[in-house]
Amino acid sequence: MILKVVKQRTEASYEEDLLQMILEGAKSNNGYYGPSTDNSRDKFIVDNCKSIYFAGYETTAITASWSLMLLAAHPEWQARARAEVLEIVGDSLPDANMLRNMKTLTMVIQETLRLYPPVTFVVREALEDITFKDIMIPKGTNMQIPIPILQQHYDLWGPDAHKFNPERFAHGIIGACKTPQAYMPFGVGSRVCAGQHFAMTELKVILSLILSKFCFSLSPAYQHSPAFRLVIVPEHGITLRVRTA
Ligand code: HEM
Repeated sequence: MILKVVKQRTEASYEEDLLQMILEGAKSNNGYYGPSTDNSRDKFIVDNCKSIYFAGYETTAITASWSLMLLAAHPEWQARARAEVLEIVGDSLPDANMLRNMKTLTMVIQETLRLYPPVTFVVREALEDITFKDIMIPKGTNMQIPIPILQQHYDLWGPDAHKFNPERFAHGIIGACKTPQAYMPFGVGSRVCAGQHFAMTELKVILSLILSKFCFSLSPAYQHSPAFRLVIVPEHGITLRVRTA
């Protein structure tokens, strides 16, 4: 399917988008998959499209779901976020400038990603022997960095570490946490999430559109049960009662 779209693209059009960047990358992929042939080029394109699909779909979708659950459970924050959206967007559709100005909604999403980071671990392999503080880490060791534990540690976040309190992000990540590196829903360093700004934009668009049109509360049928799968999911789904705003 991917290659069918690629064929249409190369024959008929040129767009300034992510697929075009991958196609350009495939031209200069320096034989990463062996000698540069049509096959290695196709493999480069298909593998990159799959990575982006797998990295970008479920993570963002589940964050939108947890955000809605938290806004439903905290009507005061739902009202604050809706008031902000209506003030900024009015009757039009949100544009890039408007999204940038949605401070309350950004705080709500940041707090959602702190409490329910979809990716639970980032993994690194020691490529050589390393001494980290007093710990000797031999070459070849795989290290799993547990994001939810870092993001809800009392010593770093204070006594309300487990509570939903978007206000903590009022002065950004630096204001929210004694060690800002401990906030890492998108990872850190050279392999940080390639789609983090796109994901934040998608989330602001989805949530602002829903907030501007609907009020919602948790259904009595909702059973809170976050489950560690590939991403952190609501085991029994999220059921909301929705009415027009
Ligand atoms: C809320 C949504 C998302 C979350 C929480 C998230 C989280 C992460 C995390 C934790 C990593 C690993 C970083 C590391 O190892 O240090 C990662 C990598 C990555 N993400 Fe995301 N992600 C999200 C959305 C997206 C989207 C929308 C895309 C693309 C459209 C995307 C593309 C990628 C790619 C390509 C990588 C690999 C980067 C590399 O290895 O150089 N992600 N993401």
